[in-house]
Amino acid sequence: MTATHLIEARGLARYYGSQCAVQGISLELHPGEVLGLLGPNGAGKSTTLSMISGNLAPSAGRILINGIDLLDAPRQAKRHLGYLPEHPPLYRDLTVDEYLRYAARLHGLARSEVSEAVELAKSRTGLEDAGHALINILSKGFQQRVGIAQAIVHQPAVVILDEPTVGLDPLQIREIRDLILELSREHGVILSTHILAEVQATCHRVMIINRGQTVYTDTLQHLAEQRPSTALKVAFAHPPEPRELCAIEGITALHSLGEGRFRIEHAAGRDPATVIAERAVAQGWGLRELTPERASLEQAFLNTIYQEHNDIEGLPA
Ligand SMILES: Nc1ncnc2c1ncn2[C@@H]1O[C@H](COP(=O)(O)OP(=O)(O)OP(=O)(O)O)[C@@H](O)[C@H]1O
Repeated sequence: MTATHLIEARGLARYYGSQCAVQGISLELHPGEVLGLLGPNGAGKSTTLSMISGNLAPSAGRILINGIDLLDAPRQAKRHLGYLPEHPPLYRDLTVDEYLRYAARLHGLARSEVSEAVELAKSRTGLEDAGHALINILSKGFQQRVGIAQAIVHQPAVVILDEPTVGLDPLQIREIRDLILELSREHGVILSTHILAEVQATCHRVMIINRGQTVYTDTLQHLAEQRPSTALKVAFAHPPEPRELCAIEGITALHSLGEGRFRIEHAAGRDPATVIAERAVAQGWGLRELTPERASLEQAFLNTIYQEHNDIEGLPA
């Protein structure tokens, strides 16, 4: 464990009976960072977050929270953790104040510390005027704020949020996303989502999980850059016959865009750009443009999931 890691998890696995839900997952969280766990439904996000938050025992692996081993010393380690599960455990018949006071005590705060901690958690989550309201009558967005307030009431180093914006309307989603960014000033944050835009809006780094395994960890920007292009845009002043282009090795499809412009698709790893440039010079086609087409971020994400879907065998679908 180094001082720069709020969370360090290595080789996490979890079986439900004989079914492997998560295998070989390792991750790190640094101070001030929002890490997004991104993946389709059933990928293993909730299972991973439940293990990291100390609510589900891993079948294998090790988790350090702020340097403390979660399995060896769960009480000490959990003091550094706040957790908002996918289905927040809100007591709907309590008022916001009653519930947060209860949560503060559960998190181990002394009676004398509770009032100040609750006021601070409310002010950080925009609940200053909602203390006397019954949780039951609050909007879903405000109930989610209460869920986040209970996760930060003891000022943990790490806040873990499982699908924090599910079921919210667009305005509520924006408010919760702003709140997450605000939280990252004082806490390391891990959140899970199946929505790419959520990661774009809130996360510094992403870990993509599919079928229980990590398929990518880095920034989203790198994801788009790393995916090699399989299409080119070309333009000629004196365009050749399409069949002359189609005859070039590696080209799999040709779309005419008019006025001497074409979109050319090619097999992965068989970029025909050099040959096209050489032919253009030799045949006098008057090459005006030859650029690789970048995959969109969404396409890069889908390619990542799809490629791994074909590659990984023996894990749950
Ligand atoms: N209590 C359980 N018993 C048996 N299988 C489970 C249990 N919880 C999860 N699973 C299975 O483990 C796999 C991972 O589920 P998990 O809920 O972690 O995924 P997820 O990425 O969070 O998905 P979602 O976004 O739908 O919640 C799935 O195949 C799921 O059916």
